[in-house]
Amino acid sequence: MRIHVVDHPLVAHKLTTLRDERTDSPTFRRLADELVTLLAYEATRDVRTEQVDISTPVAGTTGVRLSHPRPLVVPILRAGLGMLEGLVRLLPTAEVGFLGMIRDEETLEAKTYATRMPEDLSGRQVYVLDPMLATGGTLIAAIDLLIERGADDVTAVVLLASPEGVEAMELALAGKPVTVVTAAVDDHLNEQGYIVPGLGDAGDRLYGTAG
Ligand SMILES: O=P(O)(O)OC[C@H]1O[C@H](OP(=O)(O)OP(=O)(O)O)[C@H](O)[C@@H]1O
Ligand SMILES: O=c1cc[nH]c(=O)[nH]1
Ligand SMILES: [Mg+2]
Repeated sequence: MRIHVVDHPLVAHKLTTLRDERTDSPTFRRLADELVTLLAYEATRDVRTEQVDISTPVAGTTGVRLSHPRPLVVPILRAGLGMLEGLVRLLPTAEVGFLGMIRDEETLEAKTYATRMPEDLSGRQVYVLDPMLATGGTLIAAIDLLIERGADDVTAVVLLASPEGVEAMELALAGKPVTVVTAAVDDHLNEQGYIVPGLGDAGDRLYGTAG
């Protein structure tokens, strides 16, 4: 597993406003969207392309286009939905699948309540979206499922990670074709499994509801 922490002043600026408890839901949604587009620029660095011959009004030339099969983007509901537009802005022809997952706030175990994506992901590049990598339970279960279905290159785009979550993913996904792209790795997880300093509950802050 590879981890890439995007070091850029605009990323740091937007992340700071996201963290701020005074930021309201509409602003949080807009900033999350902008931040994902910046992260997506890094996350798609290895997107698969093929050579293509075209003619400009002046001359023939060779360029590139995204190869087939097209990448699959999978937001993890609910909070990952707030990252979808920011990513498909850069990959408008990507297919989109959905995973609904919820973490039990007592046991911190992730449960899957919805799966809507192709059964066969053989040879597919997949971008999985979830703002928070806390214990890692959710992303590990999601990525295991994607790899079981045949995905051979998985990039998780997250806004924030904890060191504990990164370590859990490194252990669980050792040797697997997985990259994590994040805006920051924070200090630690607290006893409730929240990232510290973090930004609180991403789903609640995106959608203005609790639970
Ligand atoms: O790394 P983990 O410890 O598994 O925790 C991270 C998960 O918790 C949050 O989702 P939540 O369960 O709150 O669901 P929601 O998106 O519906 O709010 C978050 O969006 C991740 O999916
Ligand atoms: O800090 C955290 C941990 C899990 N889920 C969140 O939304 N925030
Ligand atoms: Mg939540």
